[in-house]
Amino acid sequence: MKLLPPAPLGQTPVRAMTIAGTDSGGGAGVAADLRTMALAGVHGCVAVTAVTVQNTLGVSGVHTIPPETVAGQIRTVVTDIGIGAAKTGMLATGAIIDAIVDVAAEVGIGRDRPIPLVVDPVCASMHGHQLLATEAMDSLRERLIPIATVVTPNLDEVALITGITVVDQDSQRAAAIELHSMGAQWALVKGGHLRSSPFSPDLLYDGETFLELDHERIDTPHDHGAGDTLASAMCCALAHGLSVPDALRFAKDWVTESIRWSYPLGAGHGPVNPLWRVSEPLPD
Ligand SMILES: Nc1ncnc2c1ncn2[C@@H]1O[C@H](COP(=O)(O)OP(=O)(O)O)[C@@H](O)[C@H]1O
Ligand SMILES: Cc1ncc(COP(=O)(O)O)c(N)n1
Repeated sequence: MKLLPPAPLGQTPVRAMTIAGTDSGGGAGVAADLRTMALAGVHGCVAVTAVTVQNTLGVSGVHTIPPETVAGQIRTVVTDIGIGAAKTGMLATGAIIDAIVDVAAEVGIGRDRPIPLVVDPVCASMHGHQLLATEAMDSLRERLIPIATVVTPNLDEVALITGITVVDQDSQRAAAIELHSMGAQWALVKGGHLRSSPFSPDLLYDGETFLELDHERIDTPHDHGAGDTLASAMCCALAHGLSVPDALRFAKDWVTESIRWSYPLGAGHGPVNPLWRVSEPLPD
C-alpha cells in the first residue's frame, strides 16, 4: 500500500489531534488513535474527553472530563503546536460536544475552515456499552455533524442518528444522503457490520458522487478499535493535505492490513494491529 511521506529525522512531522476517550485495555479510543498516528509518521496530540474502565470483555466504568478541560486541551494545542487535522471519537455527553463545537469555531477546526475534522460518532462500544449519553444525540445531530469535514458512522450509529436500517446498497446510499443533508461535507457509511456481504463495503458521498470501497472481509473476532483506526488514519492523511476520497483510500488499506494482523488479547475481542508497520515477518 502507498504510505504517507515521513518527515526527515530531526524535522517536525505533520501534527494531528484526537479528541476521544481512553480505553485502559489499549485497544480503542486514544490508544488506537495514537498508535495509528505514530506508525503513519504523524505527531499525535490529545484532548481526552472521558476515561473508561475497559478491557477486552467490555466497559465497566466511565469518568467524564469537564467540558472546559476538553476545550482547553484543544485550544492550548492549536494555538501553540498547530495541527493539520482533528478527529473526534467517544464524546460522552452533550455538554462536551457543545464545548468542542464552540472551541472549534474559535480556533478554525471544521468543514470550510483551515483544519479539517473527522467525526467518528461513537455511541457504544463493540460490547454494547453506551459511550454517548442519549441526551447528547441532539448536539451530535444539530451541532457536531454540521461542522464535520467527514462523518464516519458504523451501521448501528447510522440507525441511531438517521433512523435508517442499512441492509443493502440502496439503504446504505439512503443513509449517506441523509447524513450529508444533516450538514456533513462528506458522509462515510461504513459497512463493517454488513455481515451478509463477502466484502466490507464503505460508501462515501459528498452530495454528488458515491465512492464505494469494496475491500475483502477478514474473518476474525479481533476487530476492537477498527473504527477509531480508520478515522485516525483518515485524519493523518487529511493533515498531510490529501483530499477526502484519497484519505479514505489510504485509511481503508491501513485498517484492512491492521485487521489482517489483529491478535488475541485477554478473554474477549483483541485489537486491530497497525504494528504490522514495524513487525518482523514470521520465520519460515
Ligand atoms: N472483518 C472485517 N474485514 C475487513 N474490514 C473490516 C472488517 N470489519 C470492519 N472492517 C472495516 O473497518 C472499518 C471500521 O468498520 P466498522 O466495523 O463498520 O466500524 P466500527 O469499528 O466503528 O464499528 C471499515 O472500513 C470497515 O469496512
Ligand atoms: C474509549 C473508547 N472509544 C471508542 C470505543 C469504540 O471502539 P469499539 O467499537 O471497537 O468498541 C471504545 N470501545 N472505547
